[in-house]
Amino acid sequence: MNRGRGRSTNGYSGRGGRSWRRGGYFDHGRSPVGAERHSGEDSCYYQEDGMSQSRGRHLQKTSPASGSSYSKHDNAPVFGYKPKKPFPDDTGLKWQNDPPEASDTSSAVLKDDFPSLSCQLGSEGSQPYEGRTQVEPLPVEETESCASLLHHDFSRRVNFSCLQDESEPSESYRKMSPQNSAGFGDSVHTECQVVVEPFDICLSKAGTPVMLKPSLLVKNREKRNEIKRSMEGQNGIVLRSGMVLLKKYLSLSDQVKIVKACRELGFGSGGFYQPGYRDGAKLQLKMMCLGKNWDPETGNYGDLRPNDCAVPPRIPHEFYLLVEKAIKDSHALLQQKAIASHVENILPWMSPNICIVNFYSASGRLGLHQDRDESLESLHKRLPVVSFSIGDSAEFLYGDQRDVDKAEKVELESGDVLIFGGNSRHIFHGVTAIKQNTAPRALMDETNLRPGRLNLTFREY
Ligand SMILES: O=C(O)CCC(=O)C(=O)O
Ligand SMILES: [Fe+2]
Repeated sequence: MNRGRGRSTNGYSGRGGRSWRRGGYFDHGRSPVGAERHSGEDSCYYQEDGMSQSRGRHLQKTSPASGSSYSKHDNAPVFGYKPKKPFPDDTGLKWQNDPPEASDTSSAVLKDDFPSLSCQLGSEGSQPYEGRTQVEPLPVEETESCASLLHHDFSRRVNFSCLQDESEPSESYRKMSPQNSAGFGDSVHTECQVVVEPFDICLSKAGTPVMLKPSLLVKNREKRNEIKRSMEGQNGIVLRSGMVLLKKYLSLSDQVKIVKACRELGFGSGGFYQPGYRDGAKLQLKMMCLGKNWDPETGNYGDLRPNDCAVPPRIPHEFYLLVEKAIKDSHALLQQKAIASHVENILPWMSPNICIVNFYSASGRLGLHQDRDESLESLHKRLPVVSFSIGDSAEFLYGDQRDVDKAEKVELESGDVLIFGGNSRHIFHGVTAIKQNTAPRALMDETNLRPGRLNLTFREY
């Protein structure tokens, strides 16, 4: 794997074959901003007084971003949804339509929504990865050529936040016997060494029955909001070419269902874990992969999580439908704005087989990075990433270069769907802050979601 540098002293030149890992945001008792880990090194960077600094190494300053000439923050109604093509339903999971109000009870179980899901409490989890990783910027022009893509190391991806949140359960690492059952001795040893305590994205309220379906209160509120939305028109914004933000797009009851599904899946085998480094530093988020596992250590996608051999849970079918609807409505928005007659040239169609679910605590962060560990074909076609935000709002940065000073900023609120594909597929993006106590009250009441933010990014490998 090429781990050359190709980085200028004052920033990230983004040229040459190179990859370096990026760790994230460490809690050193000061405002955490960024951290980076080089491949094969243990240098974590954090920012202090506005400078991105290596831990005991060199100072970093990012190179200037080239400005974007795309129109921003244009509001326009999004037309209604008509299914275009079916997404694969290989999960067997069902997300039932809401039952009639009369039968709506708070004691209904989530399994009614996802009959084939079963909570696997206490399932043995994973060992920490050495952190989500990040490659040096790959200029867009380079990504256009498959031949050049082949020369890049796509195994490095993101810059994740490192910080331990005391309120969250920590992984307990248990060494297992290095010998396998066949008795080959020390020369053969299992990779599945660590047990992770399950992480519940929802706080349990003592004595309160967990409400597993949206309550009447939420449904009524939802109805009012839907009427309001249909009167106002939905709020879709073209942030730049290939980048669409659908504001408050997910209904409250869909948000509730997503939280509950993620809770259920995240608590079982292959569920949430806190990626970390072997030196003990932890990333400041919990992560779970659906469909395929993304290994932050290598940047590879696979069918198993290598540390604990857990099979990633499948993507619930209802998630596909929501992604499909969001792309469809984004196309309608682009069409309506007469941005293109062939909207799929601007924002290609995508059928996800990967979903990376992040849970950010209040101090969670995610450094500027590109998503580029998907297949060469997917990247070459610039198939979009579709991102759902639920819970507390996030300050989201995006731009053409890894430079926080030059990046555009947008707030992602609960229910927002952000799509970036086409010319924006390779944008740098990240989360600089989670805004506390900004999640919709009804969502919190209904789900008891921990303070923080749930983010789901769908991709097609
Ligand atoms: O949390 C977000 O909004 C972005 C997540 C992201 O960029 C990623 O998971 O790669
Ligand atoms: Fe990303």
